[in-house]
Amino acid sequence: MNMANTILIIDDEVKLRSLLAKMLMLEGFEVLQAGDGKSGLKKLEQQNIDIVLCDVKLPDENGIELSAAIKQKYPTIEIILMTAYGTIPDSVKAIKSGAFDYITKGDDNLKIIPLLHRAMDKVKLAKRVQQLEKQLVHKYAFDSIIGKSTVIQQAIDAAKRVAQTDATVLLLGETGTGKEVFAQAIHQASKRKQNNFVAVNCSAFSKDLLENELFGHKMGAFTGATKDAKGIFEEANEGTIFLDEIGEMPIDLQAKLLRVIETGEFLKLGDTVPTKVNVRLIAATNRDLKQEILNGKFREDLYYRISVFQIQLPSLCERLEDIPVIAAYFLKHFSEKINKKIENISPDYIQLLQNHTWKGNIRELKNIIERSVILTDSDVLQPETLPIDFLQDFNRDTMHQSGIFDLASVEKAHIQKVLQYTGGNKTETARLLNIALTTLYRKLEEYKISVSPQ
Ligand SMILES: Nc1ncnc2c1ncn2[C@@H]1O[C@H](COP(=O)(O)OP(=O)(O)OP(=O)(O)O)[C@@H](O)[C@H]1O
Repeated sequence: MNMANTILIIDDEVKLRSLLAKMLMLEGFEVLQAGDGKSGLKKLEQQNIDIVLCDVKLPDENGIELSAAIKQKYPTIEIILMTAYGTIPDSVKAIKSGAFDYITKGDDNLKIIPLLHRAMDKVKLAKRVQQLEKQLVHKYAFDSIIGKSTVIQQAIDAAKRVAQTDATVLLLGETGTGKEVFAQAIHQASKRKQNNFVAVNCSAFSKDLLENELFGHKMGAFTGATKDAKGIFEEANEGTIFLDEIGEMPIDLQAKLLRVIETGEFLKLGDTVPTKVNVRLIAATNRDLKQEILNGKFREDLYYRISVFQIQLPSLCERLEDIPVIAAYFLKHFSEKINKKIENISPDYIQLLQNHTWKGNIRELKNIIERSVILTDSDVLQPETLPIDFLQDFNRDTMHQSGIFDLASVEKAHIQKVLQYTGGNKTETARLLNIALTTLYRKLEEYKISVSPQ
């Protein structure tokens, strides 16, 4: 049975219930029926129901209380209550109980169909939001952080532990090592996950703009401030704020940041009354903050406040063993995205990735795989789809592996070439090489060159 658009009618008046059921079926809905609250709840457990049409007066309980209970257990279900007398107090209570709407029994037959369609639209929207939220949670969960190496696993383990707390976290690592990915995962695994995660890159703004971005302003605070504006700290209230490149924050703004961390309060530009927030802070940097303190660019007190729990993210070069699985992950991602069936990566290709110096870390690797996927026409990623600098490495490596640079191999190859030219005639070969015949014999022995008898 197609369970889309399913309505459950809970009413003890059999005649009215079946009449209503018939009408709704004609309209294309699937209809289930129950005579009291208890059997209604049972149906809800057994079936996928979108909307409940419920009488206010049921033999075993009050429909208003029942709808509150249903809404709590099944938040995406919409409920329409049916009042027999259309009494105002009942209808007010109905809406307060979380019902979508109410109708007066018998009087509102014309209203009911459009009302059900509207409720159904709301149900569909809620289901879609639920589905997207699930996808988002998965995208940003720790599971999405690829890598089995000890170094990355240690970082994941530390991040999972600190996620449960409200502690400030400092993520350290080169560009593209996944600092923002970690910050998102910590937020998703924390008790703040229902609230906002807001990220800001401190290097992307001038001092004044950054202050405005972080703390917002009051109307009239500066020319062009035509209305009050919230800053990121307010947007992230009850949630998490991620300050990327914190080492780039101008020093006088650092004092203001320290104050929010310590007191939860800040002053908006142009305001005299402090704003209070409850925000968890995750900061990141690829700079050596201790050195920045010595250079007078970073406040020592702020450093000690934010560096209580540090997590060092490994560079890609420190975890070469993870490259095959990360590459496979991005291959799947990009080939699905552009609808190509590329399922494998050649061992040479992997070897080249592992030989490369990854200054841009995972971000660079991701871009390289995307490029290769675009350029590949077969079902295997091959070295020739890599940028030229990788291939130069490749040629150098293959030449190196084949020993092409060592003098002995060149001599051996040359003797073989002349032997081939003379058809295996050793005397002639020695003459052409300008060496004694005995020397040639010694070299043939040394290089294990066999000459087929003529
Ligand atoms: N472990 C991982 N698994 C899968 N993808 C990852 C992982 N780490 C990072 N990425 C991807 O790599 C890219 C860079 O990650 P991210 O922006 O988190 O790095 P970052 O360290 O914050 O960089 P920057 O310092 O430049 O801001 C993103 O596209 C992200 O999705």
